[in-house]
Amino acid sequence: MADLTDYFDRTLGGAPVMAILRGLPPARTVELAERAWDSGLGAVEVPVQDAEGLESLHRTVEAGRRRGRPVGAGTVVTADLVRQVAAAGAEFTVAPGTDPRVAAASAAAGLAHLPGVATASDVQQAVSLGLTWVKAFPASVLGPDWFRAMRGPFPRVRFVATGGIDSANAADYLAAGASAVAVGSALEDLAAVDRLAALV
Ligand SMILES: O=C[C@H](O)COP(=O)(O)O
Repeated sequence: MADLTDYFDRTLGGAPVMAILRGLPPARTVELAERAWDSGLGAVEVPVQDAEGLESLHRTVEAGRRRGRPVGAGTVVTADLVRQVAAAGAEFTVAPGTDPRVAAASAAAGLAHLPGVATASDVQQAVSLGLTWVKAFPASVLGPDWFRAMRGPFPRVRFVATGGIDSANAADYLAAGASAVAVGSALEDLAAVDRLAALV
């Protein structure tokens, strides 16, 4: 099985902004993914909450392959969904919470996994599952001080601040200790993509 321990170090470590392309028609998803890649953003996540999301994932994976860029699947909440997104060519999975079954299914499918966390207990569980990178969600509710506080007990955990992040507040979260930010709805403003790319 592939060694996935440093997957997010490689994809987000040097370019700490991930684009989340949620709930968009497939053609628009690919268009925004291309824009994110053109701007140098580190990773693209396509949530798969419905059939259209899976189709968007398929199409974005194809576009990513043409450019040698990896694509991940978001809102992966069951082991069955892990298998579907692995078949679609996703390289990593993202979940809103920490679920050992989804983590294990991702590892079995050879996919890196980013579990959602919002409490110290969640982080501790992710660490015990052998995961180093986690999605701190919803970041704008947790606030930058949450990230500062978590650095004490979890100095080796890498947090991706997600939820309510935009070009105006992203730098605050990185300064507070987030290792990367993930941006969804704010990407609809194309000028924001360029401002976020300046953080890369
Ligand atoms: O999974 C997280 C969200 O889709 C991203 O939230 P956002 O749209 O507030 O950036």
